[in-house]
Amino acid sequence: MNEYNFTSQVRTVWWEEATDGRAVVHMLDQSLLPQQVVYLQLTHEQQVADAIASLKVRGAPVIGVAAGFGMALALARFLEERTAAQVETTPTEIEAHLSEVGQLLRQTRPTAVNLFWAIERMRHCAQQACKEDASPHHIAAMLKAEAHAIAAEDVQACWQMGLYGAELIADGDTLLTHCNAGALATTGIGTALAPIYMAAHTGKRVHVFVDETRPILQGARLTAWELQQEGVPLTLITDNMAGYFMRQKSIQAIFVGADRIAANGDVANKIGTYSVAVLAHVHQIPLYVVAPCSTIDLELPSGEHIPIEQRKAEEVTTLYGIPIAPMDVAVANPAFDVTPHTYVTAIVTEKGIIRAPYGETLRAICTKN
Ligand SMILES: CSC[C@@H](O)[C@@H](O)C(=O)COP(=O)(O)O
Repeated sequence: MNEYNFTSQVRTVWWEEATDGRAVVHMLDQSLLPQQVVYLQLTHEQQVADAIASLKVRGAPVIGVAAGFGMALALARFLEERTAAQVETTPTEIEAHLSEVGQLLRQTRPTAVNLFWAIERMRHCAQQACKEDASPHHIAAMLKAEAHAIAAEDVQACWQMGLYGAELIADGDTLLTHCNAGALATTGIGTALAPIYMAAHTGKRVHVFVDETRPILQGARLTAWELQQEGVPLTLITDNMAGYFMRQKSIQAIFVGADRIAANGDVANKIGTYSVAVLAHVHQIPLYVVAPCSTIDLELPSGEHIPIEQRKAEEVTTLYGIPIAPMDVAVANPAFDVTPHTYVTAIVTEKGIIRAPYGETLRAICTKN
């Protein structure tokens, strides 16, 4: 599909049948990076749900892909158990099972809309197959194909976002990114990092400032790691240094991803993105949000309706399990914030670059599957 030589060969989530034919979802455990590169082999949907909730797999697009494979795995496993027990399975039972699995996966993380989008897409696929009177094993095969399609479309979308977004990068630019919106957050070359990779590999000299991204350091652990693997020059900074470098005129543009974009262009992304956006606005630095259409939630009129995940206090009070704050201190830990569309210079999707006013264009080009 593309000639881009992605040297690091990052693989986040994929499906592979074991030698005995059993379905297995393979997953890179991102919670251990960069110290350890460990791949998990998941054989139960509960393991997929736990992996999403505990950020072993994280980043909006790949959460959607993991949910798709999780649903396909759940049906394959269910049918295996039924066959072993010599019990026939009806389409109604399949739909009921997938509805339960959908509920399980929905409860993992509330903000990234790709999760809900993928679950609905998988359920819709099963409903269609059930209506057509397909056999249980045929329905399972269709679900597996649908999960693969979600992953393949993500690869393609990343590539397109890379092509479009690279137009916004000039030779010699120094860019800033927050959190990890790279290959690790997708099954392709990333969202916010895709234009950077594309620009670098077409000969533009780029340098990336990477916010460490407290509390759990997706920038320091993941973005720095994958940029280094790809040979893209970077400087790691703490989050509170971003303003200093913007004021020094060291940064020409900011590229971030998104977990959910409301119909008016308001963007939910990793906590701290809003602060970066306000600073960028003050310093007149363009802020580009790079996200596939599966991240756009046309049902929400504005960002204030986006559910914000609140995570546990230990993420703030400890670092790698070591306490850094007084015992029993009160803590707030919202995992995402919302950047108003007025601070967003453009939204780069796989269908093109969108500029304000966002509402109509987003609706026109991002009709859901
Ligand atoms: C292409 S990923 C875009 C976003 O999902 C990313 O910027 C982000 O906020 C990820 O948060 P995380 O909590 O690590 O899942």
